[in-house]
Amino acid sequence: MADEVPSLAESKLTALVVDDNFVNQTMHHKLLDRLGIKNDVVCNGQEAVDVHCSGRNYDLILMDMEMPILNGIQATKRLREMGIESKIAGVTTRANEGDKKEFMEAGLNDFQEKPLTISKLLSILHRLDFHVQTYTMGSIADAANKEVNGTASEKRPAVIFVLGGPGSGKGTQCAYIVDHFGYTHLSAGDLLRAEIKSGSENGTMIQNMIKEGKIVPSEVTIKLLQKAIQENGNDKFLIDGFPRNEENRAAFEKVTGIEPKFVLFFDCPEEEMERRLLGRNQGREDDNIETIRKRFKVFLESSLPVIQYYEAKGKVRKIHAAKPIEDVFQEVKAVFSPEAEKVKRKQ
Ligand SMILES: Nc1ncnc2c1ncn2[C@@H]1O[C@H](COP(=O)(O)OP(=O)(O)O)[C@@H](O)[C@H]1O
Ligand SMILES: O=c1ccn([C@@H]2O[C@H](COP(=O)(O)OP(=O)(O)O)[C@@H](O)[C@H]2O)c(=O)[nH]1
Repeated sequence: MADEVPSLAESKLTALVVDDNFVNQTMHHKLLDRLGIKNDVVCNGQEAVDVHCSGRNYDLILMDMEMPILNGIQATKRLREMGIESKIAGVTTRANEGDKKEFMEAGLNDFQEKPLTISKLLSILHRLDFHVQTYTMGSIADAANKEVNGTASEKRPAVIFVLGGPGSGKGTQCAYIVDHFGYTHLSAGDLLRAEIKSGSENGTMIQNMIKEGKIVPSEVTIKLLQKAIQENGNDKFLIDGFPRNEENRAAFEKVTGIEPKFVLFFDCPEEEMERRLLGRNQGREDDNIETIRKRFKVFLESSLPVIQYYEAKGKVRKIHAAKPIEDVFQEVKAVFSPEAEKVKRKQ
């Protein structure tokens, strides 16, 4: 399945950097390079128009606003008048609301404040629906490692991934496992929601993705998980709701060097999960029928392949989750008893 996901490093995505500042030109060029996106650089809006007049076309244009000769707003308007359909992201410093509005109305698809970072660039790509949940492991892993103080590879705890569709009962059962077996529960969703509340620079992006039931870029989630692991004295963790796609999985293993001991998979029919989510009553913005359906689709298309990957390695412990909570836990308990683990390993 991993091979079916297009690699950004091998993708045909192209980009144009339009900026008059040499430092920004270099930085934007390098960030795109790190994601395997071929890119050209021009120094102002007029050059951006000229390069299109010469017949070149790009999937993405990163457009500065204040530039000599033709500024970003004028250049964006001109490109749209020329029928250029590339996705254009305005990347500016301290734009006031008026400028931002004018820039957007000129024909932008997205807007991002400088300085551009790898996280911000990944967010732009996600919002513009470029499929970047892919295999740029080197770059994403490097970025994540560089941006975290110390890596989880300094600490190699035992990790169990807890997976299953939305509402399958992952969080509920994790609480029981914590009580009985001394694990620390790390819910990727809870960490992301806490990040939104903290007012971090990624907050709005995370919030929008959760509202849409989309998967937040690996780099962001992995950083939060690494930090939580590092800050905790325990050496065994339940990671709940992660990895949600193949890219999450491969990036986590690469960045942390941790392979899960096993994967606890809560198997539950959609109708039951839907019923539970609609009755969850935790005030979650994504527990509405429209987003729930999107989350189910993402689960089937992106998360099940992760379970299949671990299944092939004999690491999946499947739990029949459409039963009362206590009954589900009986099955879970059996998985955690050392004897059950020995039997599994011998099979
Ligand atoms: N076995 C079960 N039977 C009925 N309701 C359940 C069961 N397990 C969990 N729930 C309820 O379903 C909702 C979703 O469970 P939760 O553990 O939050 O799921 P997940 O973490 O997989 O999204 C919660 O309101 C929870 O109380
Ligand atoms: O590793 C993760 C975990 C969660 N999410 C986002 O958080 C939402 C809620 O996830 P959570 O695990 O909290 O709840 P579930 O959907 O499993 O009920 C998902 O739909 C995703 O948008 C994500 O992007 N990456």
